[in-house]
Amino acid sequence: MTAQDGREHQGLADRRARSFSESFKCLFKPSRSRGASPSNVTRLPYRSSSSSPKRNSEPPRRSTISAQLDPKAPSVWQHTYTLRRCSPGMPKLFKHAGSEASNSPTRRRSRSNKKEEAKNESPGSFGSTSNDFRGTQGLRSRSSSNSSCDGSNGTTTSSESHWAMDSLLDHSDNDVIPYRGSNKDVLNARDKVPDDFIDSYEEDALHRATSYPISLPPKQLYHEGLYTIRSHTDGESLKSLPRFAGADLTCIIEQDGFKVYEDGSHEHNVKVMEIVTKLEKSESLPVHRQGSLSKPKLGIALSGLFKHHKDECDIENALSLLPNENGSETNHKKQATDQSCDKNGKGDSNSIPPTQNKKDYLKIVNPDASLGDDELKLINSLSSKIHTSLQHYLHEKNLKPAACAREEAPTFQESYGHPVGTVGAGAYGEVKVCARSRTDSDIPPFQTYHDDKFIYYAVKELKPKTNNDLERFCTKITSEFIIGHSLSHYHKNGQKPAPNILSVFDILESSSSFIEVMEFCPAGDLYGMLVDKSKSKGRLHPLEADCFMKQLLHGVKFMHDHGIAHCDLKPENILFYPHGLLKICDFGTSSVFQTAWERRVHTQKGTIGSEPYMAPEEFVNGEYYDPRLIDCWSCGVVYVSMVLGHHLWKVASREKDISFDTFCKEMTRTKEFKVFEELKHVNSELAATRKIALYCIFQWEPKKRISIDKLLGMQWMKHTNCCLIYESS
Ligand SMILES: Nc1ncnc2c1ncn2[C@@H]1O[C@H](COP(=O)(O)OP(=O)(O)OP(=O)(O)O)[C@@H](O)[C@H]1O
Repeated sequence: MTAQDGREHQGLADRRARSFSESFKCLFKPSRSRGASPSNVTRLPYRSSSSSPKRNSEPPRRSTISAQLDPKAPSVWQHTYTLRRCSPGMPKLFKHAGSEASNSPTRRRSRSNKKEEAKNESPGSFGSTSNDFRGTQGLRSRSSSNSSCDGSNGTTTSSESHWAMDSLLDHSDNDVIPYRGSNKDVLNARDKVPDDFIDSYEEDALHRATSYPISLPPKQLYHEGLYTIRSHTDGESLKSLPRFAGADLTCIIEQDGFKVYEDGSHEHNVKVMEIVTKLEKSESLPVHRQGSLSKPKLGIALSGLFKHHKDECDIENALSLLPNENGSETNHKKQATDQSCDKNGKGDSNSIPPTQNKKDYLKIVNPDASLGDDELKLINSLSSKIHTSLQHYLHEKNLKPAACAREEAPTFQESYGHPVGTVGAGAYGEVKVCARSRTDSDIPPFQTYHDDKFIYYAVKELKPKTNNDLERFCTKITSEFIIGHSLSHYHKNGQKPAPNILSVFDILESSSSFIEVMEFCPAGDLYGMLVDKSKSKGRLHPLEADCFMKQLLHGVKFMHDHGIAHCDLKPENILFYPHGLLKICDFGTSSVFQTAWERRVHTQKGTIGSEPYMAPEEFVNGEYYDPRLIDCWSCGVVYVSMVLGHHLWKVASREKDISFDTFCKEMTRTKEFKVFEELKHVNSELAATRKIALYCIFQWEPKKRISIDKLLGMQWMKHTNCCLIYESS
């Protein structure tokens, strides 16, 4: 190959990777005009499953808007990120969040004492909109503290210890009323659990618990093998801790199944979907009739009379479009190893490594990136298969599975069982849960939810809608699958996939649609959780929200470390296992800001995501922004939604939303925001450090906003006890 050929190849490959990256920006949903009024927010369909029937009272799920990549690729140099290995937290032994925790012989139950806390409803509180998960929370006026934050370098100019010294640290703080009785009193008062979201508590125990230096996973998960016995940085291992030595621990907080123990550990008990609880009680899977999930329910006698309709999803006979394992092997891994010397500072990244084959015209300069040679090959292979099928679909109104799928590939039914219910609705079809019986050949660890009898998979149907939508549809499903698949199968250098990224296993083709097979999360999404809380006039406990935030940030950090920004982080795209393991899903609008062949981060412009979660720079006409920073903003909005139970604003645009304008004015005038100043927490230090973090996130000038990486390094997150142990914690 001549130098000229090499350059042409390089250009071609760059263009292909870029075009893939660019093209999926404007997919999925049509871009919304900038001037769209917040009241024009598109409403997504409500849940449509029998198990999760439409809830009239649910606020609308948010639609996704897409953005445009910067064609000139202005240089935003990549921050130096090192990939830190997360804990091996795959849910190999997850069980239904049953009564194990509460039945544990080593546990005493919490008997929280009820103390009435005066509730001052704040007139004109933020977020009192139709989009609230619930009504506004009563706000108190309280002493405020001065802060300044220099988000440009992610550090606070007022030290966090200084913050800890302010009035927020005062335990006589009006917002939290300490319980001063004995443990016995706590136990006796169990039936009088306060309905406010911050419980009364035994002050010392709570302080100890929330100041515990080590994040502790739930004990039963540890025993079930989810967590390995590991030494911590301070040399203390889990085994040496009281709760893992079988000590009798007192539960000091209990709220809606969320329990905090005196050693600082906690347990989540997120409600499991009805489909799963029913199946777990039954001995065998229900007899499945093809298309039965799509049929109207007209009663038992009539249901059998319906004939299979062409439009019904024929997923049982779907065939995988993935090449076999041998075929997918490429030199990405090899190159990554070869190039590792660059990372260590040895060797010139611009020179061709000695081991590199002449054919390897693409030089891997960023081996951590998710989009590398393997993915490029897969994109090409999938695109052409999908295109062929769609061309056929154009004429026959039917896909033709067997023609392009591997002959030896097992059918959908053999691999994933059959549908047992519907769990959600997406833009291109339904999300179903499929289950199959476990066999002897199923050897743990499993990468999806399972119980003693069955293994479950989530199956997203992707169906082309109209003929002129086909090109966009093809790119959408290819990008969604490739990004999800590459992130969740990250085994480079023996690394396990990130625990907070939903695994994407397969893409298949049936007679009428494409089918993406994913890990199943039996406790549903954060959106459903918040709606349930709002119905019972409750809210997530701050310690629970903090744990979720830490997991969310670690998941997003993993994506960013691998060159992908999610760009649509919202409660609907955050899923759970019953014990609180959080998974980020839906990579349909994710942005590849850096491929394996690039050192630079690509910026983009335009709106992408769902309005209340979108960052202000997205609404500035023609402005190119770093997609990682919009993820950070969205995480902040998700967190505030968790603890407040409502959004702060409908849209982060001063012209369009008075609430956001008020926020900006307050911040400009006083460098404080009343809502953040008054946000409650059970621990005053966490309250103070959290407040600083929120100010660092909600910087409307992106260059001042903190990065996810630095956010995780802040005191708030460092001192947050999380169900997963991350190496960086
Ligand atoms: N793996 C899963 N396990 C459990 N529930 C899931 C899973 N995947 C999706 N869901 C449910 O289905 C809903 C829709 O899924 P998803 O967001 O992936 O669809 P979509 O077509 O991308 O939707 P959108 O229109 O928001 O982009 C989710 O909000 C969630 O409630």
